[in-house]
Amino acid sequence: MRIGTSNSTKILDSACVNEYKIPLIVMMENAVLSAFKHMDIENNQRYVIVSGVGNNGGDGLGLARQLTAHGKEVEVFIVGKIEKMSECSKINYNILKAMNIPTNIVDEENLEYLKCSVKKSDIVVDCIFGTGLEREIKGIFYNVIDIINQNKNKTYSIDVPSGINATNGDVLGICIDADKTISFEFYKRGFLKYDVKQYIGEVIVEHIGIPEYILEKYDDREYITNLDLVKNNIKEKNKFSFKSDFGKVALFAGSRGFTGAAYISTQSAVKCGSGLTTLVCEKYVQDILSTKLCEAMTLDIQNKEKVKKLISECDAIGFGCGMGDTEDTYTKLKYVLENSKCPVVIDADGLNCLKNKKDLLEKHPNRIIITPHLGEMARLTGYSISHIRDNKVDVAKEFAQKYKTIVLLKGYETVITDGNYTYINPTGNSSMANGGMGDTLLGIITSFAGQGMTNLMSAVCGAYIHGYIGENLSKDLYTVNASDVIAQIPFVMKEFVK
Ligand SMILES: NC(=O)C1=CN([C@@H]2O[C@H](COP(=O)(O)OP(=O)(O)OC[C@H]3O[C@@H](n4cnc5c(N)ncnc54)[C@H](O)[C@@H]3O)[C@@H](O)[C@H]2O)[C@@H](O)CC1
Ligand SMILES: Nc1ncnc2c1ncn2[C@@H]1O[C@H](COP(=O)(O)OP(=O)(O)O)[C@@H](O)[C@H]1O
Ligand SMILES: [K+]
Repeated sequence: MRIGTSNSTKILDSACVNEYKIPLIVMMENAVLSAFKHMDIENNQRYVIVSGVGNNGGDGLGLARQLTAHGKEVEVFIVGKIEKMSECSKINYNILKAMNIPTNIVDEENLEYLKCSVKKSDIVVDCIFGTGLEREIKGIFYNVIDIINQNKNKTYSIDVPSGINATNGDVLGICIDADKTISFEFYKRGFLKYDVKQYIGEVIVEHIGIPEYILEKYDDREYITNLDLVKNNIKEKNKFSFKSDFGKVALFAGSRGFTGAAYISTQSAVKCGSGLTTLVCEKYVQDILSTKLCEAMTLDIQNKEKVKKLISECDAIGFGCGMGDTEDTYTKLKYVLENSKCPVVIDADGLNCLKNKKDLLEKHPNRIIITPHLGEMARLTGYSISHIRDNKVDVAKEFAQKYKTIVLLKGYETVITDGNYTYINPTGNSSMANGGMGDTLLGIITSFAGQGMTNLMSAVCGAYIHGYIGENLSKDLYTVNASDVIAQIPFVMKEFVK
């Protein structure tokens, strides 16, 4: 699914009209018919349409006609100056007039009447503002939205709940509290903001007849990951496959008190299908884990010669889980980067130790994947956690472009970007918010990179599968732990492999 802003909608609009000669009224009618499918006409009879005077309002007027044609009781309210009505809205307005479908122009005098109609209705359809909202909502517009919110049974918003800035998710004074939002072509970027989730309800993104190649040409290269993309990237095991076809990976992880992180990241890579997996750690961690890890090998990190040989031959390396935020961790990371050529996935203390030394990332462009959570990203960038949370796509893209790395910014709707293409992960939930989950993710991504997926796709597919497993398990488990996820990896890989 594509993600877009107000501006991308405008650019697409104008390309369709000017370059491809699709009249706007045609797209509007497609939008009307697409939205109509989601009006739940089987279970509802009374509809109130509240339209503004822009094209979002025009969608509403078209819907009023379609609902009337299907035998529904429809009341139409228009808020705004008729003389300012957009061209296409005017066309739909004139059709309503010619068909004797009454419309009410909202003013201070009939607000009480609007309130009664909203109360009596089964569904209010909100078409006041869409992607064209551009300033604080005041006056009569404010009152209308307030009346709808206070008195509705259900509200369905067309394209955007009126009041939300589609680009950044800011609420401009007041906002419709939608039960469902039927959006067109793009999942609006503003919907990604956590504070906006309470207003958008269920979001449906519908097509309005714009061919795929045009969308591809004008999209912002921002997407919500879909399952087909993941399936297309999972490598088939054919009958001639050998373990070397599935990658040799090394995990640098663990320290005293954090042996679990080493175990989890290593075991995740094993279960994800890596051909050969080695945990590289301090001797005391090795002594604890070598009996617990059956399939993976272990190597004493102080055995310089063997470590050097291993990392020079590796297909991917995972670094940082439970290693401690110390100078020593930084020295080890530097050594690993300077003595290997493969992709390196860095998490946790591997990131913390880079706080004032990000030049190390700059020295190794196009081979690093970093997987910070909000706190780690705050330490790395110097931005506050709340700034990162509210601007997560921009912050991740900026960092990825500057340091030429893949950034996977963890949390609800994890962001994955190489600075050019951006994916939002739709899987996972808060049952996964517990220690060790990030270590599992690192193991999965390292394994995928070692199996030959591109760095970007390793992170995209890793996040998807990790969250998919967690979400499925959470149907039966109150808390999903890392070991629960690890056990499920091979089953889900089997389900997804093409
Ligand atoms: N290609 C597309 O994406 C299509 C989009 N359509 C619809 O068109 C919408 C965009 O239409 P528009 O660009 O006309 O914009 P809107 O309909 O969202 O609103 C613009 C109008 O509201 C006014 N306005 C903005 N902020 C205001 C405020 N705070 N207080 C009072 N008035 C305010 C503007 O001056 C303008 O008159 C989309 O959201 C969608 O619903 C469809 O009709 C057809 C195709
Ligand atoms: N509310 C949530 N919704 C979706 N995924 C979540 C949520 N909370 C945590 N996760 C996922 O769980 C993992 C936690 O990783 P991290 O914060 O690094 O934990 P740890 O360091 O304890 O292993 C991340 O992949 C994150 O995206
Ligand atoms: K709307």
